[in-house]
Amino acid sequence: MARKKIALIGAGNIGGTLAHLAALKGLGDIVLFDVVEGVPQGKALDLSQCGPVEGFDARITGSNDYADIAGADVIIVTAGVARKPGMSRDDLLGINLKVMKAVGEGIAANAPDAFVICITNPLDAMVWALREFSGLPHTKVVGMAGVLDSARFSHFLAEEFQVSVKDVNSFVLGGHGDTMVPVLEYSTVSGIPVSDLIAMGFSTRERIDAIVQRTRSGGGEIVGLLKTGSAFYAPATSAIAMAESYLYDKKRVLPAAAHLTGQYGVDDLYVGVPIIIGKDGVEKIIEISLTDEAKTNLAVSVDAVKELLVACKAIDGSLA
Ligand SMILES: NC(=O)C1=CN([C@@H]2O[C@H](COP(=O)(O)OP(=O)(O)OC[C@H]3O[C@@H](n4cnc5c(N)ncnc54)[C@H](O)[C@@H]3O)[C@@H](O)[C@H]2O)C=CC1
Ligand SMILES: O=C([O-])CC(=O)C(=O)O
Repeated sequence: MARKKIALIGAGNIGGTLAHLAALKGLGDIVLFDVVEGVPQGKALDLSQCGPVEGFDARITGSNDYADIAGADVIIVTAGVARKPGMSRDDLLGINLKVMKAVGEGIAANAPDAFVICITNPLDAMVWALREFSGLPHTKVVGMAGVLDSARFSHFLAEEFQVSVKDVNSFVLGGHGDTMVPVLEYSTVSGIPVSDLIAMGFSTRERIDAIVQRTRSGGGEIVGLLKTGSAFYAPATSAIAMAESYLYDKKRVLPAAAHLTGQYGVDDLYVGVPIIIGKDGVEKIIEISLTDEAKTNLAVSVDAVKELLVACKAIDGSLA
């Protein structure tokens, strides 16, 4: 069987980490694309030289030419700019929207059959715009945020309960901003609801509320520490989990930004919800029942995403 082809648009911090993980996991041959000359080529050469040590045969190349992504099975987009301390993700909208236009056109012309995972921020608006610019089916374009936000939530919960992170399952829905919605009702430790763990004395409601808040500002916490950019190891790991579910038709149930057409009362917007990812891309959007509080919080988050789309349409008339 021919090897799969993974194209990574953006060869920065996340792009390089994605390439490393994809090679280590043997997902396929890898093309790193970037507008900066030398960077994708240099990273590809460096990563290729891991091969003899790790024993992987993946062909890793760097390119500044979209023609080289032709035939890609999976494309992961991190092209653009990351925030620095003092900025919000939304401050990146103007500059990254232009990048999404170039990337969308490059994908449409060279790899229209790919499954595309967008990571670039502000995520929910950028994945929507990327889909518009590329014209690919909505089921083949998704945004990565929920897997990362849920991983952060699970990490904090595992630390709090002092249990293995493997047994913690949590869901974060909504837009990938400060209004994201960690859903306590669907967060469990080996099936035991968080509310039961609180009742058993593992934690208190106040401490869990603080964890919810820390999860919401989890990206900003890392930006504040790094000072020169934002998180990249966990974001790359999260996108690779989504790519694997598509490539191996795993049908994993993952929270991700998907195009909603009435689900959760939302129409023509990308927002983080649980979806099933398999060989056809987004195979199902799962509509879980929410408490009134979660519904209200989700509505606030959806409104924040809507505002970003208004801004996108004002900047680029072709999106209106
Ligand atoms: N969705 C999520 O959960 C997360 C999103 N992000 C976002 O991911 C994006 C990438 O983050 P990093 O890799 O850390 O940034 P980075 O700055 O290390 O890498 C971005 C790369 O994009 C390249 N680039 C810029 N314009 C381009 C274009 N037109 N075509 C191709 N490449 C282009 C740059 O040359 C650079 O190499 C940022 O927007 C960041 O905010 C970061 C973490 C999590
Ligand atoms: O916070 C940022 O700017 C990057 C990001 O989206 C995250 O790490 O969640």
